[in-house]
Amino acid sequence: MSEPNAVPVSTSSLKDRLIVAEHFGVERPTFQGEGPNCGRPALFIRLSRCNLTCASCDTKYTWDWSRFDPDKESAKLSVRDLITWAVSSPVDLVVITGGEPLIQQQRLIPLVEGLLEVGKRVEFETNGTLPPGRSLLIDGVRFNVSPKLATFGVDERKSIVPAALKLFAASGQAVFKFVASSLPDLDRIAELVDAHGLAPVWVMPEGSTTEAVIASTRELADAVAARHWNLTSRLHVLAFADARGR
Ligand SMILES: Nc1nc2[nH]cc(C(=O)O)c2c(=O)[nH]1
Ligand code: SF4
Ligand SMILES: [Mg+2]
Repeated sequence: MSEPNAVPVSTSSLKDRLIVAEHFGVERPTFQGEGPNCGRPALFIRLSRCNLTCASCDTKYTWDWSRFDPDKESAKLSVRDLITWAVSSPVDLVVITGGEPLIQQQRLIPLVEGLLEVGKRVEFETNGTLPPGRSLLIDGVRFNVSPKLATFGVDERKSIVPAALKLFAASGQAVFKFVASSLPDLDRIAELVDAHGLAPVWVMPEGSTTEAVIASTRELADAVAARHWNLTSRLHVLAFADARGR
């Protein structure tokens, strides 16, 4: 890994600034709590803003300005500062989440390139509505795509974007991680998987408390196994009680 200040990519792009809600995992180490890398040490950059308004969203401070103040809930940080911050940790996995991170896709390109150049791997948590450009579909980058179901409190005419899903599915760099809370949710997931050719499928039981995660896990586990899908937990909820910044 490079020295902390040996930040590559072009100098002008380093000044690009991203609207960030929070970034964590250096001072207080944590794990990727969801999906294929569940349990692995990870750094998190949570970008502010979303293009959806899910009723069950657990990060409304990234977009719901009727309840939160955008000036208090976000700050503009430069690509250089974020790379320097990430380099200060030996953890090699950087999760870029939100909100919806791909809203800021252009300014993400130098960030992702810089993180890869200093030896990090990058994983996006995205709602799958915004197609990733070729500059982000590069080695060392993976997308955890979470299309949101109507039962999550969103209009599927907005949350299911076939053209974007097709691109993710064809990229070979995406997994499809569906939040589910009931057996009918699994039927809807199966319809979407068939209609859009989505694979591999991960199911994540909904819940922001240990009790809720355990209850939805018990409810869904047999049926997920019967469909030969993958099951993930929400480790940060179990381990850290869903505390912000963990
Ligand atoms: N530990 C931890 N893992 C996570 N995986 C996805 C997260 C998210 O909020 O997108 C998240 C999060 O907020 N914390
Ligand atoms: S897509 Fe994700 S961040 Fe955006 S409103 Fe829905 S749950 Fe929240
Ligand atoms: Mg979360």
